[in-house]
Amino acid sequence: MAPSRTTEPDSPPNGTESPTSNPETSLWSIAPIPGKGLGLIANQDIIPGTLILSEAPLLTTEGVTTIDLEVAESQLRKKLSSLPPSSQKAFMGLHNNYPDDKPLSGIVRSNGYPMGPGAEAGGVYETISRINHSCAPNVVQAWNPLAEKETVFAVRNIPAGTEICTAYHVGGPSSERKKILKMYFGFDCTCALCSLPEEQLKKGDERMVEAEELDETIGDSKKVRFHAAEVLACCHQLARIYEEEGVKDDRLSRLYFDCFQVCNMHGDLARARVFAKQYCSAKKMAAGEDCIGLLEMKPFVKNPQKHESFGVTDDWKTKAESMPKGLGRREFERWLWREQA
Ligand SMILES: C[S@@+](CC[C@H](N)C(=O)[O-])C[C@H]1O[C@@H](n2cnc3c(N)ncnc32)[C@H](O)[C@@H]1O
Repeated sequence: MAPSRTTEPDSPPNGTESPTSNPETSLWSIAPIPGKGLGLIANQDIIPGTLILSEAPLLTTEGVTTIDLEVAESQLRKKLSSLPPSSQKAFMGLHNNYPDDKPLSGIVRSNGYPMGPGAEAGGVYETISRINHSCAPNVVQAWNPLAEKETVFAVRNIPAGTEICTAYHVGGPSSERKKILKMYFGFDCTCALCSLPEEQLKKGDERMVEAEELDETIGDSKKVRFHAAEVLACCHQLARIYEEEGVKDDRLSRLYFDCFQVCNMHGDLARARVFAKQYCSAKKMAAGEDCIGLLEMKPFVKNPQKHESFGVTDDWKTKAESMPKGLGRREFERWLWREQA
């Protein structure tokens, strides 16, 4: 579906955030993307962990009713009128899948924030709202409450000339993802993953369904307490799926956090420390060094036993500093996932 746009911005901005603190570095440009309206294109090769941009919202949907679109429209109009004219213009220039309906809630809905019962508040951004969706995204978005900005970090290598894509919705098989994207965001997903040949799409879908089942087992507190070896094996399988599918968003850091908790709960401080470190690396890549998750977890890399999950049993007891040294990658993995234990 070729999306319709209401207004074109006068001059699309270029990326100026730089991980090397060089304010002249221009990482991206806004350009037309066939079949998707506008989007962001990398101006140069970008490596994982690079801050692509961070931005305060033009307008948030906080305090805007999600139940009655009529009321929402007048609340949005009031919010918009309190903004400086340049921000009003930027907002009105954003993509709108519902131009004939209520224009302001149409823009909000088209730019990622469902309006309906149970919908969460969010923000609409001048530049971030130009990033198109991919089910295999090369960036991850996160809200940084300390900076009061939304951040966008690269999580894959992005060669110059490639489109920068985020995920509006993550996980599940393609049919489910398509349904959600259509229902909440109003478009038919044409991303590279959804456009794969049927056989490959089916394989990926099966892996995503398996991932959801594994995630459920890992979240079962009784199993974590009484069948920890089974849970860690599920974590290992989920880590393999995430590696194969290139999953680098919050699901990956959450998996490492779960691994940390399982090991810590059973007194295995050596592995808990490794998983705490892996959690921090995943968070750093996707949300930066100053994200809350990383700041909160850092102390537990040094002292995993200070975390509340520590020591429910001593079934797997190890000392934090007893991680084996000098192992090759394969042997280290075998140790980490307790394959010979
Ligand atoms: C947040 S806006 C992204 C920027 C937008 N393309 C523009 O021109 O401003 C979301 C809209 O972009 C389009 N879009 C984003 N990702 C897409 C995709 N993977 N396939 C098709 N259309 C997409 C849809 O119309 C969607 O409602």
